[in-house]
Order: sequence, then C-alpha cells, then structure tokens
Amino acid sequence: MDLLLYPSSISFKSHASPPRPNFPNFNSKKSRNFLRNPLIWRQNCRIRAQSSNGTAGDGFVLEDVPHLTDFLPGLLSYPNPLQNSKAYAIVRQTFVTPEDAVAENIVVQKDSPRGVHFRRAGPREKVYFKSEEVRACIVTCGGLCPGINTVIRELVYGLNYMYGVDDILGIEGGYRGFYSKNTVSLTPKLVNDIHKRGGTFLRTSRGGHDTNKIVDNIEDRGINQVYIIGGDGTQKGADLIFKEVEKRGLQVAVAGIPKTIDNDIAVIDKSFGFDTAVEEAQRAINAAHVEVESVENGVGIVKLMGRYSGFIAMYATLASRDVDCCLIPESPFYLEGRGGLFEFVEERLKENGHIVIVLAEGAGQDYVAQELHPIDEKDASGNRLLLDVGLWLSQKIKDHFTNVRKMAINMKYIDPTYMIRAIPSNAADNVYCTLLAQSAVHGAMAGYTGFTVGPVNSRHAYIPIARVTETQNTVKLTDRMWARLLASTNQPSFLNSNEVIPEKADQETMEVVNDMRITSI
Ligand SMILES: Nc1ncnc2c1ncn2[C@@H]1O[C@H](COP(=O)(O)OP(=O)(O)O)[C@@H](O)[C@H]1O
Ligand SMILES: O=P(O)(O)OC[C@H]1O[C@](O)(COP(=O)(O)O)[C@@H](O)[C@@H]1O
Ligand SMILES: [Mg+2]
Repeated sequence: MDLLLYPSSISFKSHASPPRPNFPNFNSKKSRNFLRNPLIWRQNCRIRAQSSNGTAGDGFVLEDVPHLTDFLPGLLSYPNPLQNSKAYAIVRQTFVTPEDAVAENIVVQKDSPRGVHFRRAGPREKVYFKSEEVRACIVTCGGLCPGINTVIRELVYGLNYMYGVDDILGIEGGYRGFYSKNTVSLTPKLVNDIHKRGGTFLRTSRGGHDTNKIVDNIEDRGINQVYIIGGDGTQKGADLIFKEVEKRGLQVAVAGIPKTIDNDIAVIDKSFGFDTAVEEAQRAINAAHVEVESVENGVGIVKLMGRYSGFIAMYATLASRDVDCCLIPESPFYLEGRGGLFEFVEERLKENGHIVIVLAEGAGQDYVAQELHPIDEKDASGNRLLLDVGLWLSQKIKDHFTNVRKMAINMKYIDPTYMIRAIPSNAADNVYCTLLAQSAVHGAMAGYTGFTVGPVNSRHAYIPIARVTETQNTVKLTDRMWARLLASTNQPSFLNSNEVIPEKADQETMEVVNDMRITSI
C-alpha cells in the first residue's frame, strides 16, 4: 500500500480505520465475523490511535484516508488505463506519486513544524478495479447549489472517457432513493447538456438516511463505487455508509463530493457554486440600490442564504461596494442606542439619502427569537428552521422611523435566496466542478474510500470525511477578511452593545419587493 513508501520519520494521524490483523483469507467466514465484532474493532481502533498520535522528525503529519486494502489486504491491483490515454500522452507526470501531499497551512514560520497534510488527489499508477467490473452510482442530497449537474456530468464523463466505465447508475431523490426508487442508467449522451441547467438532474431530498437499508441496496445491486454529492449532513451520512461497507468487508469505494451554497464545509478552500451565488447576489443588491437611490430615504434590505455562516453575505458585500451594512450569523448586532443599527441607518440616510443592508438568513436569530418565541422546528434532516430575520428587520426599521423618529422612509425588502440557488454554475465553478468530479473518480479507482475531495490551498486533496464534518466553516471575526469588510462599509462593529431589547413589532404592512421571493412550503 502507498503508505509504506513514506520515510519512517513521517507520522500518520489517520482517520482511516485501524489496520486489521493479518488474516489469510479476508473473505473467509472467520474474517467476516471478525469484521462484525465491535469489541475487537474498538480495541483495534485504540491501538491504531496510540501508535499514530503525535508528530515525529520535522513534524510532518499525514491525515490519511482509508484504502480498500486496509480491510481487503489481498485485493488485486491493475495498471491504470490512463497510461494509454492520448489526453495524458505528453503530460510530464501522468500519475500522482504516493509521496505527494497537500499542506493544510501554507503560511508558516521559519522554524515551525511542517504540520498537517492530506493526500494529493489525482490519478494513481495502479487501480483496484477492472473498468468492466465497475458499477458506479451517483446520489445528490440536501439543498440545491449551482454546479451539481456539472459534477454529475463530469463524474459520468470521467468514469467513461478516462476509465472506460459504462455501468453508472443514478440514484434518484437523495439517500432515500437507494431503497425507495428505481435507478436510472447514466450515459455520457444522457447527461451531455445537464450542466447548463440549475438544480440536480437526479433530484434531491432531506432526511431519509437509513445506513443499513442503503448498504443492503448497494450490496444487492452489485454497486462497487458510490459517489455522494452533498453538504455536511450528507457527508456524515457518507461516513456511516463507508463504515458499514467496511464492517461488511465489501469492495466498495465511497467518495464524498462536498456541496453547499453556504460555503460552511471545513478544510476545503471553498465549495462549488459559492462564486456563482456571490455573483448572482450582485443582481439583487443592484436592484436594491437602484430602488433606494431613486426615492427619498430609501432603505434596501437584501436577504441572502447562510444558515450559520455569512460567507455569501460577506463576499457579496465586498464585491458590490453599494452595501452600507452587512449582518451575518457570526457577528451579533443590536438595534437601539449608541452604536446600534438604527443610529447607523439614520446617519446614512442623512448623509446619502439611502442605505442598503445585506443580511444572511442566520443573522440575529437569537435576537429575533427573543421577540417571536418560536417553536423549535426542524427540517427532515434535523436542521433547525430559521426565523425570517429579513422580514423582522424590515418591520423593526420601519416601526422605529415611523413611530419613534417620525421620519418617512421607503422600505424595499428583497429575498432572492432561491433564485440565487437555482441557477446553473458560472464558468469558474464549472471548471471547479470538473476537477472535483475527476479527482473523485481517480480516488475511487485507486481504491481510496471514505474520503471527501476538495481543494486545500488550491490543490485538490483527499480528506478524511470526519475532518470535514467535525467542525463547520464560519466567518472568523478575528480574521482580516471581516476587518476588510468593516473597513469597506464603515459600518458599526456592534462590539459595545448597550442593547435595548426591542418591543414586539406590530403587524403594520410594509412595502415588500415580493416578486423575487418564492416561499418554500
Ligand atoms: N448526522 C447525520 N447522519 C446521517 N445522515 C445525515 C446526517 N445529517 C444529515 N443526514 C442526511 O444527509 C442528507 C442531507 O442532509 P442535509 O442536512 O439536508 O443537507 P446537507 O448535506 O446539504 O447539509 C439527508 O438525507 C439527511 O438525512
Ligand atoms: O429551503 P431548503 O431547501 O430547506 O433550503 C434552505 C437552506 O439550504 C441552504 O441553502 C443550505 O443547504 P445545505 O444544508 O443543503 O447546504 C441554507 O442556506 C438554507 O437555509
Ligand atoms: Mg448542511
């Protein structure tokens, strides 16, 4: 296996499953019983953890991904068909070597240890599947995001054109599709144009993850490569599928491709569709700006997606230059008193005659909840349903200026969230999706499993799934990016709260720019 080729000074901090004791025949009944014995399994995990903790030598740590040979040691390998590929004929180095690793941190000091690395993604010299024996499947789960169809298309093309695989199944309607729907056979011809459309060709769903039923189905259908496109919830599900596959000792590679419009997936540089979303958000911000600068005391509010992470709002604000204030979940704000939002709105109205506020849907949720006393509702995947901070804030501002400041304002509220999510990906995201899909295919063909693929400091890497699900990527207020935003809008930092809890809003109607809103039922 690749790992053995590393110099002995390198230590491995592995999220991969522990190495199994040597069994002469891993398909024997004895071996399969061993794999099903949780006690032996846990003991073994501890051994692996003890022997792999800490760093050695120059402090190089490889956070490795599992490989099929970890639990199927006798697995045969074959020369990679890409060695005969015309496309790669003049490439200086067709195959990624086992020594190639991608550093998690690239800003270092002269004497700092080399730190955590991930396996570099890309084609390997040996593959662990015969092309004609591959039966792959693709599933998409969770919310929509621009670019899902490009990933599906490029998985199909990558498998077919690069590796000669022609048995590819589409699982329809998310995880539950494994056990509740028929599959669709995916060919290059069928998916040829789908990247030009938004949404997901395979459709999606929340909830419905049943690990045993899914793996039973994978086994029954003879599937041996599973490509799972989805966000943090989906990747957690993919990890469970991988663990169950491993427990059953199946030769099935499980590859996760991270998808989230919120850009909240840890470790990777950014998620696909994010750039497209930021670009599309400019249209809504422009509309708000045009509206409010054409009237007296115009207040434009644009709500963008971002449950727990305000990346779309932050980048859309930085890109636009028409935004006066950006509110995100990570940065609590307050309305009343010195340094509060009302004061800032009034200042800008006096200065410029209008103001544009961009807010992420997850901003100020605790603040809103104090007034609205919500029932703790969740979606089918267990994600908490958010209160509509956009409508709430619009109402609060309107009430304040009408009733307290006796000032007429012109409120325009725009909620373009689903319009932004439903479009096809832009050119840059299309290229990114292609790389993700090809890297996933190379990884699965090379026998890696239980991995998520993604760019780390611009180089694509195979990342242990647990690493991308254990934390969420959020905007760090202490990082320079947020400071850049504050410097560009000159908005209050809301750090010195002398917060006055606002009174419950009355139900006065306001002018809502409603035509951009499609409400989810
Ligand atoms: N902790 C979990 N374990 C297993 N499956 C999960 C978990 N969280 C979510 N899922 C499944 O992953 C799918 C998508 O999850 P969801 O949270 O809706 O979207 P996303 O993957 O985009 O975050 C759903 O089918 C859901 O049941
Ligand atoms: O209305 P839906 O389809 O549940 O989606 C809304 C949510 O989906 C998101 O786009 C994120 O979805 P994911 O969890 O699938 O990444 C959030 O920004 C938003 O709150
Ligand atoms: Mg999610």
